Amino acid sequence: MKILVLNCGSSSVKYQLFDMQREEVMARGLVERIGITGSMLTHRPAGREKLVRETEIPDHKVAIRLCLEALTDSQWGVIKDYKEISAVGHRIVHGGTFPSAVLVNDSTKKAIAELEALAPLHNGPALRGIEACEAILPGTPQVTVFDTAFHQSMPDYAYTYSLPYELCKKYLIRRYGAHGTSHHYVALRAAELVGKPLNELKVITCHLGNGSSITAIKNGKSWDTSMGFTPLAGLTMGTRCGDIDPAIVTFLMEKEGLTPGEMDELMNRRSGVLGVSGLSSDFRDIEAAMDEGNERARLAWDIFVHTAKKYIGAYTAVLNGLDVLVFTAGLGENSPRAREAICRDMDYLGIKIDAAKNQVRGQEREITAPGARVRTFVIPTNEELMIARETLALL
Ligand SMILES: Nc1ncnc2c1ncn2[C@@H]1O[C@H](COP(=O)(O)OP(=O)(O)O)[C@@H](O)[C@H]1O
Ligand SMILES: CC(=O)OP(=O)(O)O
Ligand SMILES: [Mg+2]
Repeated sequence: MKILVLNCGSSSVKYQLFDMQREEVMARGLVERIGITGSMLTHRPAGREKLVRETEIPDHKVAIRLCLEALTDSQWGVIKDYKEISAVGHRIVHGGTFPSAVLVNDSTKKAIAELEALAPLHNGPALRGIEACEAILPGTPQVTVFDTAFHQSMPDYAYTYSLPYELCKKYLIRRYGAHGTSHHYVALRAAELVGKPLNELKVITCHLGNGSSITAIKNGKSWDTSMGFTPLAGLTMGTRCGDIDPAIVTFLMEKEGLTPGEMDELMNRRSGVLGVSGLSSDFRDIEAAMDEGNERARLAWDIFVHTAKKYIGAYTAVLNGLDVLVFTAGLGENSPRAREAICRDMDYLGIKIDAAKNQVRGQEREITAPGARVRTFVIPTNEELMIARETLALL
């Protein structure tokens, strides 16, 4: 049975086609830097050379079409007909209080659309993915797997905001978190590498990409996470502001005469590393600009590193200690510099990484320095595999 998984990130679309008999990857691929110069599509049929197309990819709709076309490409494709695909699994960032994956039907689509306001960079693109698959694979079952589901285990004091209680109940305002599938996957993998059950470990997982979040995991469950009601909260991100004083919102709206929609756009698409640097949302561009002495790129980077450090410190306190620290996602997997900067001067918490081992990109490796109390790992995430398994389980 072949299962296709589509993962619409804020700056990327990732896909994997699995043969579920042995969980083999038939092809995988990635469109990255969507909407910025030098966007690219990488398609990797299993066991073959990769095909790279560098082209302007303006939005997720075009990106999704390119991904689907790559699968049946006459030279590089791995299937002749889309009918060979038995089911499609989709990553949905905001699933509200959905506790687990569900089959796509009209009411699921309506729920995802209603949550679009809470994940403006994600739920819309994911819906475009569902629609594209409905068009080319009519009648094929589709499943949605929610980023928010893993975080449904948080204790009430971690997910409740100190606003008027009745208003929070009325509008379902609470911390939902995101990247849950990824945090869960890398935490399980870290436990395997350590050789202990996850529920016996205190773990902090750092998913650092265009969207970034950090999660504290205790007793095998999400205990707290940096994203909130929406994926705008927490760390400084590619284009998102992360945590700011909430008073700035009304202040700026008043001063600049902004509507709620315009303010939302400012915080989601024009802030973060892009907003501070004035240069790019992509950390590769930021690292290159810093090397050339660009002061605002340096500032954006330092803010990012500083907020990541604060969450690791706070979550170590919440967990009453730390056994395992994990780095994953675009930046977390590929940037030795980011990991080095975040872990620097954290030895009082037991975190110390080895400079030579840390020179790793996109591969699983323990990077703990000799004698450090906390074991630190780089673990490439695999949201697609988790989604494929959940899709199969629902069929
Ligand atoms: N080799 C690299 N060095 C530094 N940063 C990288 C590297 N590869 C990817 N990144 C960064 O990772 C981010 C994209 O992360 P990713 O998790 O793929 O994105 P998304 O949030 O869209 O899912 C970009 O900011 C990119 O600059
Ligand atoms: C929730 C989120 O920000 O996802 P991504 O990092 O894939 O954009
Ligand atoms: Mg992502």
